Amino acid sequence: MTTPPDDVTPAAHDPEASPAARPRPAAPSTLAELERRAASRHGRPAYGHDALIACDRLVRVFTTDGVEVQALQGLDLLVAEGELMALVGASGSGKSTLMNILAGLDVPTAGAATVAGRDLLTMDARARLGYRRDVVGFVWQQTARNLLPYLTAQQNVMLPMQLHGGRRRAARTKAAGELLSMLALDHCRDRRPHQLSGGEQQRTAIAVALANTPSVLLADEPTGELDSHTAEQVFTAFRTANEELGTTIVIVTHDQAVAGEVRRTVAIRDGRTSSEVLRRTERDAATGRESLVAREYAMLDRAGRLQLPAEYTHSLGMAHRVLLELESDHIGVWPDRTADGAARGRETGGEGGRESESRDGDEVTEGDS
Ligand SMILES: Nc1ncnc2c1ncn2[C@@H]1O[C@H](COP(=O)(O)OP(=O)(O)OP(=O)(O)O)[C@@H](O)[C@H]1O
Repeated sequence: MTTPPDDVTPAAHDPEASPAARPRPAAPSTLAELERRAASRHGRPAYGHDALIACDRLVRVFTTDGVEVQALQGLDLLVAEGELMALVGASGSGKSTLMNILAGLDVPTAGAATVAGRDLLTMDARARLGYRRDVVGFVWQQTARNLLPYLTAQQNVMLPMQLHGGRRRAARTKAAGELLSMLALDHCRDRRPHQLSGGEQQRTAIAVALANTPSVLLADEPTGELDSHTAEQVFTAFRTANEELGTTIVIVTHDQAVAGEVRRTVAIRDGRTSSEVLRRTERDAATGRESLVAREYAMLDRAGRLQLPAEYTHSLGMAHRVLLELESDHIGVWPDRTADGAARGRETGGEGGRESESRDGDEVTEGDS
């Protein structure tokens, strides 16, 4: 028996409504819109409805000289309002591609992405311009790319305010001064970028990015060109912006020190979010002492796919096929112990065969596989 598709509208089953009488909904333009409609019919909130940034099965394919590169391969990511988080991943994993999409500089090939309620796939050129000016701020790795060389720090911060319009000069001067003060840059106010250190330039760039009070501040390797002490000062500026202004901040970084300072670090692997480290303060019940505890989680995507860490699968010789078992409070994942599976495990240099033998008789029996 075939079950009806679960997104059939109630009107389609209403015997009283003639086809002509039924209201015809406008054709949905995006996958996100289709899903939102389907979810609203079921009374369920749409995926990521309460997140400030919601990426849903995001795909970005680049084609160069007829060769396709899948930079993002169905990436899911939710970021809540007010978060300060880091994105990490090997070179080529898709971090910058994601940041360019979130910054409104690039458009995904497929999937859905919304930031502060703006749909990044359907924005027209005018909306995209407004989005880049008012909704997101951006700090690049190359210090020279963030600031105009012939303007002072204060003038650099005032420029986006001027382009946005609406504030008189005196108000812009005051607001720029306050931002520079907040980031401990009072002494830099009348200096041009070449008169600032690398760290001061990046902190000024943060002030520029915050000029129009964006919902989201994106930074791609903002401390990449700095020594560790200066990088620490720049990170402090991000933290200040997050705590004082409540700005949501996403930082791409290779810097372990930066990644270790935020509460949430998301790792991207092969164009998908693969794991997350969450840090939180826990209090020891006996001593009352507080400590920061970091836990690593694997990401389960909406289709139920899980990326197992390569070091885990290699050490157990897991390849191609694994055995799953549902327990009352967890799911067991075991190496494939069938004859060809064990042979494959040995080919890949893992311990799969021996590991599964050692489990004989307790967790997995012959009849299970
Ligand atoms: N404009 C482009 N045209 C063709 N391929 C591209 C383009 N931009 C990125 N890519 C490819 O997409 C993949 C992801 O690149 P991306 O720059 O997003 O990675 P990344 O994680 O930021 O790397 P890195 O840490 O080195 O900056 C890479 O294989 C890259 O070569």
